Amino acid sequence: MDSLLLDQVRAQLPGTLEEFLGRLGPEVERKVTEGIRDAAGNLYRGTPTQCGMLGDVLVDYSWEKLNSRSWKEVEREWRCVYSYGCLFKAMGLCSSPTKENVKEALRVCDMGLLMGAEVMDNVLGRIVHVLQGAVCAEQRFDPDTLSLEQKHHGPVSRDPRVRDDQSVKGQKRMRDNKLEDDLMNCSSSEKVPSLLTPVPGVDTMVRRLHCPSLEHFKEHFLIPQKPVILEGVIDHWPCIKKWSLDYIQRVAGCRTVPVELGSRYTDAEWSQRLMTINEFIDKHILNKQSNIGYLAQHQLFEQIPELKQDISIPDYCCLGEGNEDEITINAWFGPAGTVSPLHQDPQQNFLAQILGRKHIRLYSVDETENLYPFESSILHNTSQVDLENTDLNKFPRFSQAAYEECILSPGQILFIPVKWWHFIRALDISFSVSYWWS
Ligand SMILES: O=C(O)CCC(=O)C(=O)O
Ligand SMILES: [Fe+2]
Repeated sequence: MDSLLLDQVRAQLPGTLEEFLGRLGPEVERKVTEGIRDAAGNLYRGTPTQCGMLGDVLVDYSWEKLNSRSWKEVEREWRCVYSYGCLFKAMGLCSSPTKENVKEALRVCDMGLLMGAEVMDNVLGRIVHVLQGAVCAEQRFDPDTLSLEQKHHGPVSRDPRVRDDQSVKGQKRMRDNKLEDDLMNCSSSEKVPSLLTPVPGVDTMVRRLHCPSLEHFKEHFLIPQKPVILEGVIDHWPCIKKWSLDYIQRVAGCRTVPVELGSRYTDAEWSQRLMTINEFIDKHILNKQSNIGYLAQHQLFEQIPELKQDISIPDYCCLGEGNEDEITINAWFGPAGTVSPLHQDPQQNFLAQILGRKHIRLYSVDETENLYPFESSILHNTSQVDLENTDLNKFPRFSQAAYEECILSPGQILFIPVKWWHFIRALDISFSVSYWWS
């Protein structure tokens, strides 16, 4: 790593200390504001090591605040402090730009992007872009890269499944070793001739259409709220041809992302961890022995704009009342066997399948009574029924619930109407992109 890199990183900051300080918000405790000023002063006076040390203190201090209450109660100011701390810490690391330090600086900036709030017009995003060029270029997908020691980090306390006060998704993950057995016990096992590729019956199959017009989609599916698979709509998206494990590693392998580990929610071991995409692919996609890990419901395309260029927003979203920038785009990337238990979401959804196939079961919102949602407010959008191990003694009405199902394949988009219940199991290594829109 050379001083050119440091210059490129420095170029992302304002030219003078006065300009830098001009952007600070003074809402937090005085000693914290002073810490930020001090760190900035050191940065601009040419003592970046001290800047880095103060950054460390700010990160630790604000991390406590971020973790001291539920995520939605954390004030934005503390998330800003965390971002500033990450910025200063990264600048300290970049001042002695060894390979390890630059990798660590990239991780620190990603932590700021994931857990902090945007500061200085996304300065962390710009710095990451510079660092990523240097780090990812060296980490092409090969066996040596995969065994690189990557720093492991503790559980993420932020709950990324919380969307708003009303919408907490209590999805939990099912363990690998139970999957085959459980599918055997599935209430509809007679409809599942092959464990790996369930075949939906003709009477329950989700309809498929090739590039319907906006009017047709609106009249026949959006207004009556009926699911449908749209084909031929995303064939031209670059991701369809470009995305492979190799490509994802090349573009994003060194980036830190949240990964769900485990298991069903009755399992106390279900957790989330932060790790690089390289580590995720190594441990959870290529190494079949390990626990199921799922890069689930993560706004990856906000974090990694390079990948956003490979996707688009389905035209049909314009039929909604909201603006395009209100659409939530999530990535769902994982091995075969990831399970999203039966749940509902508060918005319309286009689930675009890019890599691999998924088995999806859908129940209309009218079936809610028969699906036994949890009573707790936190899990009210999740069914108590385990679709792969149905207990009809406990949930007798479940057998009456009508459903539709499909195997969603690459290049297809599934329209899931608002609040329609969905259960999803990946049959292959899979990458889906969901669009929640209104
Ligand atoms: O693909 C999955 O595992 C879950 C997707 C989902 O629940 C959604 O897009 O709302
Ligand atoms: Fe969902």
